[in-house]
Amino acid sequence: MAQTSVVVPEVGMAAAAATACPCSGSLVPYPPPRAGPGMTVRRKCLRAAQAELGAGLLNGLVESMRASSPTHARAAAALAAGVDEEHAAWMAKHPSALGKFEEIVAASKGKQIVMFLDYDGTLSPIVNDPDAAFMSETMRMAVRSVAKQFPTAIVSGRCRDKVFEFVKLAELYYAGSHGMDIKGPAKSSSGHAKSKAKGVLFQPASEFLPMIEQVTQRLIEETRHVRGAKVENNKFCVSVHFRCVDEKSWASLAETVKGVVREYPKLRVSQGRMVFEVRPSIKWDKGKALEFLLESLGFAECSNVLPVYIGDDRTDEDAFRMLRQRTGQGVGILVSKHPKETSASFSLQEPAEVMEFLLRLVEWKQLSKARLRLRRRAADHGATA
Ligand SMILES: O=P(O)(O)OC[C@H]1O[C@H](O[C@H]2O[C@H](CO)[C@@H](O)[C@H](O)[C@H]2O)[C@H](O)[C@@H](O)[C@@H]1O
Repeated sequence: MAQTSVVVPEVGMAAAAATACPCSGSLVPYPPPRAGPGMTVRRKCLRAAQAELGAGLLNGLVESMRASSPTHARAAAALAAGVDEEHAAWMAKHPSALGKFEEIVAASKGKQIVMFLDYDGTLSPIVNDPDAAFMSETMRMAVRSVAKQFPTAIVSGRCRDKVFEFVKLAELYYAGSHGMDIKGPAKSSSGHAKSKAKGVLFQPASEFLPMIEQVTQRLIEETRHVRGAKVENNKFCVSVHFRCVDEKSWASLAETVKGVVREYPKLRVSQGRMVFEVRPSIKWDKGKALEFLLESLGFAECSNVLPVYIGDDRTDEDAFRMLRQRTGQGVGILVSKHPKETSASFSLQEPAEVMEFLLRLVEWKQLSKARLRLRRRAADHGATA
């Protein structure tokens, strides 16, 4: 799956701008001027790029935006159109992690499970207002219980502080801004967290902070007129939401976002669920964050660890791919009701199933520990009898 590739047709936009604009070539250097005549030039630049973007390209772009987060209505229409065969074939390739639970835990024999959890769409349901994506208290309890048994990290596109405000569990690792802001737990619950990586803080994109501030302001200015568009500053990256934007305005919104980002050659755009993600073009993503956290926990290149990553979004594919590279040493679980191209091995339908999976893991671990204690006691008894 071309998950990390830029979904918005990049070449067409760049080519259009390069031929038509006075600021073509190197585009607008960083830092770009924030007001004055430069702004008019950029707007002209944007309009010229828009004018040259072909209709075919626009259709492809809107299709990709539509596919980024299928609605219930679309899913129902797909079912009615008889694509359940496709769904069955997809499920055969990516079976339910609940159905394959025994297989998954069997793979962890002799290994330390490390849990990686995405936030939006995985622990919390997808809602229209990003500021209202609360997780339920029962989900919080499930995550807390998991963290008592296994080192656990939240890996999110959100700013780390914001995702912490939603999750509110100090015993977890947090990797915000798509893994570009990693922090170890403030308090430890599992023995592992106590000894390893507690004080870790890693921010590979810190030099981009002023640029992200600027691009956020530019995006707010340029999208102000688009009803329903929302710009969210996620510290080391920015999200431009179009979930509440009329579909008719999607193409022009995409062009606007691309136009602004073109002024910052060190940034790139990718697409998540009804959202454009603007972020530094550094070689760092959720997959690298996963690797970094494993290393911090003392599991670099280890065969005695089983990372389990659960996520629903395109950016989670970087982590799924990373797990695939660690042959036989990871479990990628995609949260989706609909067939999607993915590098994950298993699937869960929705956050409710994620919670069930987490609780089963906790139960299984507690049982295994109890069995081990019994066996040890029996062995001790045998030795003294
Ligand atoms: O990596 P994640 O934790 O999944 O974060 C990815 C983005 O999630 C949020 O947006 C998504 O959820 C919103 C609330 O349900 C929804 O309104 C939006 O359409 C989704 O794209 C978050 O707001 C973004 O900043 C994250 O980058």
